[in-house]
Amino acid sequence: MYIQVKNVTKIYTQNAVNAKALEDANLEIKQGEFICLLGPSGCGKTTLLNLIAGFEKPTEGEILLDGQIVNEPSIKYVTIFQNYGLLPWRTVQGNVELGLESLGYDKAKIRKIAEEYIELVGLSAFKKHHPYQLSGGMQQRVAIARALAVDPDIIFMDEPFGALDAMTRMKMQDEISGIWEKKKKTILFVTHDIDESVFLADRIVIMTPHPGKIKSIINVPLARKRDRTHPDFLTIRDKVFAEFEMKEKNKIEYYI
Ligand SMILES: Nc1ncnc2c1ncn2[C@@H]1O[C@H](COP(=O)(O)OP(=O)(O)OP(=O)(O)O)[C@@H](O)[C@H]1O
Repeated sequence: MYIQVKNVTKIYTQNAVNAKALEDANLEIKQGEFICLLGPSGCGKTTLLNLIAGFEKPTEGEILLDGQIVNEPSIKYVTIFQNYGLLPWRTVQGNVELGLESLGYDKAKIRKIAEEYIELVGLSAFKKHHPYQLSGGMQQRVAIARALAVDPDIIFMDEPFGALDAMTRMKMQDEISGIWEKKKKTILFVTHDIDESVFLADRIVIMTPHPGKIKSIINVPLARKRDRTHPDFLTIRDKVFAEFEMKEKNKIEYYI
């Protein structure tokens, strides 16, 4: 699915006060690309995600998916949030089956597809467990399995690993990168973590606030599986730091 964002501005109006969340954004995303939207709080990352997903409408400009203007959300685009969105009373299997149930498949088919994706994320031994019996990383893997199971055209991920500790987070980055290689889904991934974006993205969309804007787009032409300590990785990382004007001598920052 080919995504086009054309001259998109979004202004929220609350109590007669206008807030410009996004100004004149332009972006084209090809089928199967892994795109990271990177920037500090308030730069319009979630707004851009919600506009493309059809949850919000642009104030100016337009968003096209395969040439069609986006008017509303579709079952073919799924979103994975930071807080997983799992139903606590359902097992892992039941949670992964959730999205499939709305597709009208028979029970046996739903079970088979769910099992396939539970295996893909390495949770077959836990399929009868409930979310409270799982770690944060495992819960996020259930959310990923559920999202992939409906065979979506686009996966939106809004800071999905934000609540995880650093080591689990890196493990999840490895996993989502591996899954992306196998499935080649279009992924739009919101993050404020520079290393995460260099590790995951084909292209990093650099965004800046006041008002939210796309400042630049950086290509990451590194083969997967990426080595976070390789000089080529660090060169791109430096380039991203420079975009945020954070590359100064004696100044080390890992987050923006
Ligand atoms: N529904 C809304 N009504 C009014 N203002 C909003 C609304 N949603 C977002 N905004 C404002 O628009 C700007 C961009 O918000 P957005 O959530 O897109 O940024 P973000 O980059 O995703 O930030 P964060 O990393 O903190 O989630 C912010 O100033 C925010 O306060």
